[in-house]
Amino acid sequence: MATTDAETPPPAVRLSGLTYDYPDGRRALDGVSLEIAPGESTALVGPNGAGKSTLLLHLNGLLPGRRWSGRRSAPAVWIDGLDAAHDAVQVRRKVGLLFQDPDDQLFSTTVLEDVAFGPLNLGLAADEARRLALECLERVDLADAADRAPHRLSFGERKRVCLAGVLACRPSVLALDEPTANLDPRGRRRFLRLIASLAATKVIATHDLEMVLEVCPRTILLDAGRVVADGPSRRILDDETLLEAHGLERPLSLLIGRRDGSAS
Ligand SMILES: Nc1ncnc2c1ncn2[C@@H]1O[C@H](COP(=O)(O)OP(=O)(O)OP(=O)(O)O)[C@@H](O)[C@H]1O
Repeated sequence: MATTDAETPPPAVRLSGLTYDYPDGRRALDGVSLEIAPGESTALVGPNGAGKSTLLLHLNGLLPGRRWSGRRSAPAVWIDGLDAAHDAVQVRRKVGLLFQDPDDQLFSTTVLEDVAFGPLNLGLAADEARRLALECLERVDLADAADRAPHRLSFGERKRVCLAGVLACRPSVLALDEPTANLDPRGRRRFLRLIASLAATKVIATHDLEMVLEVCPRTILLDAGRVVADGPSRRILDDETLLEAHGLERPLSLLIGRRDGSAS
């Protein structure tokens, strides 16, 4: 169900008044509206509990969000013009979600099986799924781990296996939850290079504000489930008053004036 005409491509992501309460009644998102253009790289930042992960879970329909329209709920999430509630299967195919914790994502006996699971599930033949899985493992420098058990890999390796699994489904939107958390400096750099090289639309929830300056021209600041700022990363991350008001600190490179403003 497209929401715009054929000449104007719809936003890759559109949220309209998205509100979500967890079953225990805790409100995690409170009237979030935003649009992200195809190919854009956008950071979601904010203090712990701001609603970043909850927002990412909505992008591929893992949680049922809503928008109030009188007494009835109405669509609130669209991906490439598709209503995430109505066209859930298609939307899940479009959005690759990288979980914060790789152990929430990995479940197969071998790395190759894990990465091939998505393509197989999408209906690819076994040979083709295997070929694609190996290709994606090569992209994350883990082709030689194909036959290993995921739970025997290091955290950083498991995270890369998860990314390979996401890429193997060829998503048009990548929703990445804390992609650089708990990685060592070399692993972090490697992950950053890889993320920067991907053409998909990226929505990245993170506390790594240096990464935001490198990879995301745009930043959305969430607090208590609401969007409190949305604009060029360099401007938002250099605004000490704004950041302090929401429990964040200016990234070191801006504090010491080392950043040339590449993600401005
Ligand atoms: N499964 C859950 N059940 C109940 N409440 C939850 C659940 N998951 C998250 N919450 C609550 O929803 C709110 C938003 O949480 P969320 O994990 O989306 O925040 P976040 O911005 O990703 O935080 P962090 O930076 O710590 O990862 C918080 O108040 C949190 O306690």
